[in-house]
Amino acid sequence: MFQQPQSFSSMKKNPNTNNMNTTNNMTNNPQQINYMQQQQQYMMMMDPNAMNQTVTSPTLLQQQQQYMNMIAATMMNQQQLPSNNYSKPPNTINNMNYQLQQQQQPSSNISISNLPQSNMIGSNNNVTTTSTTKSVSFNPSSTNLSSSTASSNMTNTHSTSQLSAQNINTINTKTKTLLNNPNTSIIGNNPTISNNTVSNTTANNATSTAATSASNNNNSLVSSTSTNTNTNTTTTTSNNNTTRVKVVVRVRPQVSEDISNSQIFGEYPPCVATVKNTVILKRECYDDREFTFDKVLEPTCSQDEMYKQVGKNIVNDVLKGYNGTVLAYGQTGSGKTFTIFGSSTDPKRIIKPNENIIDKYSGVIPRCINQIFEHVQEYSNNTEFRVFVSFMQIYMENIMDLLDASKTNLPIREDPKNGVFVEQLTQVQVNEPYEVMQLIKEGSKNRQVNSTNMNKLSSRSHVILMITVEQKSSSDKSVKRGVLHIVDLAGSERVFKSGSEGQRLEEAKKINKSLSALGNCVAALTEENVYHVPFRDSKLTRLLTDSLGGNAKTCLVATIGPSMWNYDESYSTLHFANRAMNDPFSRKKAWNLIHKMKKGRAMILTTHAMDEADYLSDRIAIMAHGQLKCIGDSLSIKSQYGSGYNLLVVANNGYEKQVVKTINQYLTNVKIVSQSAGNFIFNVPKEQVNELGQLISYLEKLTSENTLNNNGTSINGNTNMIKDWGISQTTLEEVYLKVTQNSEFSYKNDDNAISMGNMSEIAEEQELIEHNNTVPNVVSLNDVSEMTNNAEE
Ligand SMILES: Nc1ncnc2c1ncn2[C@@H]1O[C@H](COP(=O)(O)OP(=O)(O)OP(=O)(O)O)[C@@H](O)[C@H]1O
Repeated sequence: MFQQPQSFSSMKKNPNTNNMNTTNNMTNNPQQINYMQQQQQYMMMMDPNAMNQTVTSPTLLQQQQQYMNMIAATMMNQQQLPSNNYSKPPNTINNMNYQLQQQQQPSSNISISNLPQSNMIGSNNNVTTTSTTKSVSFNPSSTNLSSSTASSNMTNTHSTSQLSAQNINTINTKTKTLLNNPNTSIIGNNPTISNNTVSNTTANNATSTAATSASNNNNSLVSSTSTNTNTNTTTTTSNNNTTRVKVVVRVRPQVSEDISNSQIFGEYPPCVATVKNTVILKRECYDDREFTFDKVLEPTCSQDEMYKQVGKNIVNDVLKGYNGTVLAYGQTGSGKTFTIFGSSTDPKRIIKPNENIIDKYSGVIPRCINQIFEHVQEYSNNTEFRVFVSFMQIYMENIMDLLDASKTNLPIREDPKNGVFVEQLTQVQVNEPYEVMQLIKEGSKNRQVNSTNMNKLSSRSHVILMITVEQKSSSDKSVKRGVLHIVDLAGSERVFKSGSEGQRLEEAKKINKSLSALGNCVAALTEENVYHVPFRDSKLTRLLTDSLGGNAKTCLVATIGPSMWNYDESYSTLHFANRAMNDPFSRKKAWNLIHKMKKGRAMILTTHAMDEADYLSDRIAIMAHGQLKCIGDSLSIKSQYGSGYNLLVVANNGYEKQVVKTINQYLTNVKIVSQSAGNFIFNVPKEQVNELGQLISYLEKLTSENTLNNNGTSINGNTNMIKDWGISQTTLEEVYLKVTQNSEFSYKNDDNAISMGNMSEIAEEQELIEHNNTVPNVVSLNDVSEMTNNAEE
């Protein structure tokens, strides 16, 4: 039997519950039991130091587990659970994923031993196929709860281009009322109101988090839970047009390098198995790691079959006037170039005019070209076609024209008609496949290729082939224009393994930076409601702005090698691809399931994603450097630590400066948090919120006086300064970053949010509370640890 801890009796009264006294004998006190049954405690713990440390850092694991046990102990105290449960390991998100998948997708819990049809890759199959371990935390289609880590850009907040001007209705003036409510968010001219904003980002370096909940049957509290659920509705403009990137993984067969590496480094059996669309990475003493994708191509997959999965539909879309992109991502030597170019573009091969450019080794590029010209031939009777080709590389963040090597360091520009484009880039009009292949052959000679340890012909640049297809109908003279980008990305290598130093090291850094920017953009695009995609973070993503988002069709082919030697790289490639799979609908489904599950029970959840924390938790605890930093409900910690409001303004082309000037006239202290293609996010500090009203009225007036055309101009012909605007409260990411960056916090007397910085004030308050003998709705770390000690006794 555990004792009522002294500090527990001194906790503050929960204002939402009936007044009741506590006694020392907690377990037998019906009032206390009643209170505990009513009490909702959702906590979230985050410890940036614990990232990926579950295997490598027992100390951190212990610390984390200690905290989890403390919080679990609190919850169990409250729920009258037997004390022996305290020693349970924390209910990590992996466990949660496991439970979810048990319920949602039992078939995805694959262990090799259960699946006789699973294929281990390679001939030297030393990996035991009777592994008892099973990892279920990587199934992207079910939860993505544990895999959405470490988006390195916290301003992934909105694809403002999706704030569609055509949906703009005349605004009704709710602004002032809304602004009086500190929890209000308004987006666009057709504001949706919510008490909470679900952000769309994952936190920078967010690591392990835990949310605990103790739902109950009390009506008032249940309704508060459901309110919380309902009001977490997203307040951003829904990006209905965004279709997720299609993700295909291709496992190449073993090649001579695998065998020679095995000879040098010892026995390296294959570590990759495939089961339908799931890839399983296996390594002795490690859990199997499973990833499910839209399509997994086995080593035996032919180029023709690969193209059907990767390129064919995208080219069909390009021929309908959409933009399309095919990207090959993977470690050096994993088969990107083979997939994109195939062996037909081998410089030694001589292609003659009118010759069929396709053979069984041809990759995506020749097959795309072939498909386009077949279409041209088929429809040339009633359509006038023009096909243009450009070929470029991005090396060390410089764009170079591969069709004219004298053109280096080309700038990227943007104009309203053509969108984003590379200035001065050579564009050649082509009339038959042979011409394109010749251009590619010549251009490839200029490609930056250097030898690294991992691949004798390692490509150190991103190479982009751009094919523009223009079609003019003879009957109605309508014009369609689709642009296809085919990208052979530079190898995502690990520096020490590839022997990089000096210039090679600099290359590797630039490559990794741009690949990480690409990952962030692709991940941001998977969000259901996208505020901002960080296209500007690299030349590559900037260039692909119009080809990744919006209506563009994109396929990412992630290539991996089968050998154990490549285990880490394969894992990181699959992880990258997994981020692109982040399916918002599955995620929402998982969240709803958790909401259902948490009714009537206490739950501790860990997650890396702040939007998830915000959505699922009623009580959030933030940890940094092994210490609990603050605890409270989402809104109160946002108001205490948040940075106010974010004002989003989409400027019409050419009016950017005027927009910034105007905003500054109304609000002197605003800072531009992010700026991209005319989309500005201004941070309005808390102190200036009262002054927002006037500006909002002005913005309302600007956008409501005249009905706007699709491009943001008013119907009377005057160009409006802004296309759209919106405002949202600070996000949990911002809070998290602020709280974890500063270790010193001042404690504020807030019922729902306390920091752990000033324990004396807490103690004072506790004395006061003790005097009142009431029950708090927040607990301090001391309380928790004391409870744990008492419980252990
Ligand atoms: N599916 C495949 N079938 C047969 N051979 C393959 C396959 N994929 C790759 N290879 C072979 O593996 C080797 C490395 O492939 P490739 O050059 O395409 O790698 P890469 O990822 O483009 O490397 P880098 O980034 O360094 O350019 C080549 O010899 C290639 O022919």
